[in-house]
Amino acid sequence: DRGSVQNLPKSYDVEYLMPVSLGTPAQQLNLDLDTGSSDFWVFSTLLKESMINGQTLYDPNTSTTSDKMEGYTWKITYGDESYSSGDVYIDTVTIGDLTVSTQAVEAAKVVSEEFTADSDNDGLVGLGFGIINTVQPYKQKTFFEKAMPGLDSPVFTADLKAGAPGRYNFGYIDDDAYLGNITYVPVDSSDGFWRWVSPGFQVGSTGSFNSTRIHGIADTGTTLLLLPDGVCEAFYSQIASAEYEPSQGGYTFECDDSTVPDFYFGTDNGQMIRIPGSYMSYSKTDTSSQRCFGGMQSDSGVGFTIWGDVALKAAFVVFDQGNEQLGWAEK
Ligand SMILES: O=C(NNC1=NCCC1)c1ccc(Br)cc1
Repeated sequence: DRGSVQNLPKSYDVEYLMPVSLGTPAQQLNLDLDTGSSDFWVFSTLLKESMINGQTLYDPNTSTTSDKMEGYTWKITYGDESYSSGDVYIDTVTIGDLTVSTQAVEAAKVVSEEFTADSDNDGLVGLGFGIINTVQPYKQKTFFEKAMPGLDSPVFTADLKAGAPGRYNFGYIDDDAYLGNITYVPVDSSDGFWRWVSPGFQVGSTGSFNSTRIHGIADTGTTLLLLPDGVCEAFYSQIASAEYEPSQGGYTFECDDSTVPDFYFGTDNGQMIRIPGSYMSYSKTDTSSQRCFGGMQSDSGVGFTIWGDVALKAAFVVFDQGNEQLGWAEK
């Protein structure tokens, strides 16, 4: 079996949403595929009015195929301090013509203000490893773990694009979606994340390669690229107008600064992925000034590097759960 679904970036590529069908008759919601977490949760009719702001709600009571998991609850907090919690139902879920008939659907009763404010986002499909699913008393499998046994190949792929629709594929690799070869690197899933080691980086096409092992996770649910301080300094030192602005919470530079270099990160045996300098202008810091918040920021508060959307949209990425490895290709 296999599946394929288009993903759509929100403004500034802050997140990517995909249509998902839940229940019978089908209720279509727009969800955020997040490889940095492992809960499948949705805005639901169980929420208080004050927490809803235009989102589409999953109503388990009108689905003829939903079953409430009595006594089961969930509560999750994300790296950006956003959170949600609620009850659990079993129901049928279809993503891109791939159906899981008994998915644990976590129906939200409480969501934090960040989720309430994001009116286009109806919930998350966590595609990290099930070990970090938050459902109590017994953790639940992710959508991919439920689908995996029936798939042609135990992989899903992420093709995120800058300011354009991309695609998530399940169960197969589309050889027309990338250039050259896919380079695979081993993944350590013991903390539930797609964690891997990059051998180093290079700033600009004429820069030298810096051999320094960078431990990090591939996280479609995080917008930016969060790297060690030394890497950020090496990058921003090449941008004439760049400075670290604590008041803005990170590195900024003049949006029209023509000296913004490309950034390359190593995957394995000499392969590098090139992130165009244009991906590093994340957003205007405020209406008046012409300064932009950098797409690369420090990972100092987090503990390890996060290869978020700014990096992932430069590559074709294979999340190979069957072999616990990540595949990287240019596109
Ligand atoms: O929460 C994380 N990723 N997903 C999402 N962020 C915001 C909403 C969804 C996350 C995961 C691991 C580390 Br380390 C830091 C952050």
